[in-house]
Amino acid sequence: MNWNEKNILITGANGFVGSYLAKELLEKGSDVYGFIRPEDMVAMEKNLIDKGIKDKLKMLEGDLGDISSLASALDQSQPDVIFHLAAQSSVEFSFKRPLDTQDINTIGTANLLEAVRIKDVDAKIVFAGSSEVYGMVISSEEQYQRALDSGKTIFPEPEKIPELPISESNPLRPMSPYAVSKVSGDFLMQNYHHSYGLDTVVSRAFNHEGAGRGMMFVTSIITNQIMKLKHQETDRITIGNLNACRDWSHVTDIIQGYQVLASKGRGGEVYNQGSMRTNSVLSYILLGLERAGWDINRIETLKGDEQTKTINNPTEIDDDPIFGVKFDKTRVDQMILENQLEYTIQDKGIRVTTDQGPLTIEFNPDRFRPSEIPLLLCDNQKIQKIGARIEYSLSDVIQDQLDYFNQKENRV
Ligand SMILES: C[C@H]1O[C@H](OP(=O)(O)OP(=O)(O)OC[C@H]2O[C@@H](n3cnc4c(=O)[nH]c(N)nc43)[C@H](O)[C@@H]2O)[C@@H](O)[C@@H](O)C1=O
Repeated sequence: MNWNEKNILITGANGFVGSYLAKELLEKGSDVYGFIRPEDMVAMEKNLIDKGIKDKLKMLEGDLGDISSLASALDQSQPDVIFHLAAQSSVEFSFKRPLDTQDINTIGTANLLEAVRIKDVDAKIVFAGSSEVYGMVISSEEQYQRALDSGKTIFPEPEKIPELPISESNPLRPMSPYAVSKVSGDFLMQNYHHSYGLDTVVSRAFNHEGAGRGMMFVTSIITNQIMKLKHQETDRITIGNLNACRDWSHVTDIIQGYQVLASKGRGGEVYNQGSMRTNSVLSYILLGLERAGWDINRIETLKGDEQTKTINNPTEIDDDPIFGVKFDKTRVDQMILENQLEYTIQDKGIRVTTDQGPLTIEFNPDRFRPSEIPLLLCDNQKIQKIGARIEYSLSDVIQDQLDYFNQKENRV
């Protein structure tokens, strides 16, 4: 698509992803309108200031809960493309505020679609869905049995094990109020295509990170603390569940994918967006420490008894295929993925032996979730076929966040 002089409406243009996308489209010559909640105008303007687009973006005040403000935004922007990114995007927060999450994400998405339908706006609509919709993905017979033994329902039943990498036809087993809200948005988009002919496309993006990522997400929590350690502003890293494995991309790759979907995504279809890698939260910490200058020799659990888990050279990398996919993973990733290693709250934390002495990673029980997706690994072949690419390695993603928090004014 030639973006020059196109009218683009981005809901949540002042958010982490929205501001990256807005900047890029402004550079390509689009007229970019941002649909922004009045209360977020000041609270989130740092994203726009950091990217130098505060005065270039055309701000439209409104609320997804107020359909008349959406209708008015459509009148003013006359969009060729709508990127619907605005959302309550924290899984953790959604457990505390499930109704607000449904209001903003489910009802808000329904309001946008209704406004487009009633106003008969002829725009391509790209929706920020989420890999969270896949939820409980079965990675091994052992994990399946453990889930059953712990009383979890697994519906639909797996047709094959492992269900990895995750393609668009994987079963949806959402595990949080946030995930349910994204299933709703995803199906609303599909339904407005089938029922009313709207040109909707769903992106199911896996985790995407980078400089400016919100402080409630784990990669910012980690890299902020690493830089505080580096600058002697703290003496430990505090964290929740670090067994979780996520498919982490750089936000820049994902916003390229959004543009590919706007140009070439088929109406009514869903497309995964991810890197086809999966790495643990623990690896994110250890690789981050290494990039920040520590050489890591060994890790062991803080609880020092006969159950102490000791792993030498935990960041040693291999790229042997796992689940039929070849990607870089650390020794601890390998062990977690093969069910040979799991940290529990009882372990209390991890002592990291480095060339510069010991470091402490402490578990905070309050950061563990009521239910947790153990593993996400994207099959991105469908979107790659229409031209999307992953350019950034995991190390690039981590480095970008470390550079951001190396600046004192960004540390929290
Ligand atoms: C694709 C999906 O991606 C994101 O959802 P998320 O995966 O929940 O992201 P997160 O960074 O909050 O957690 C990642 C993992 O990290 C674990 N974890 C450990 N310790 C802490 C901790 O202290 N804080 C947090 N937040 N997580 C922690 C946590 O338990 C989880 O396993 C959103 O963009 C969402 O909008 C979206 O669509």
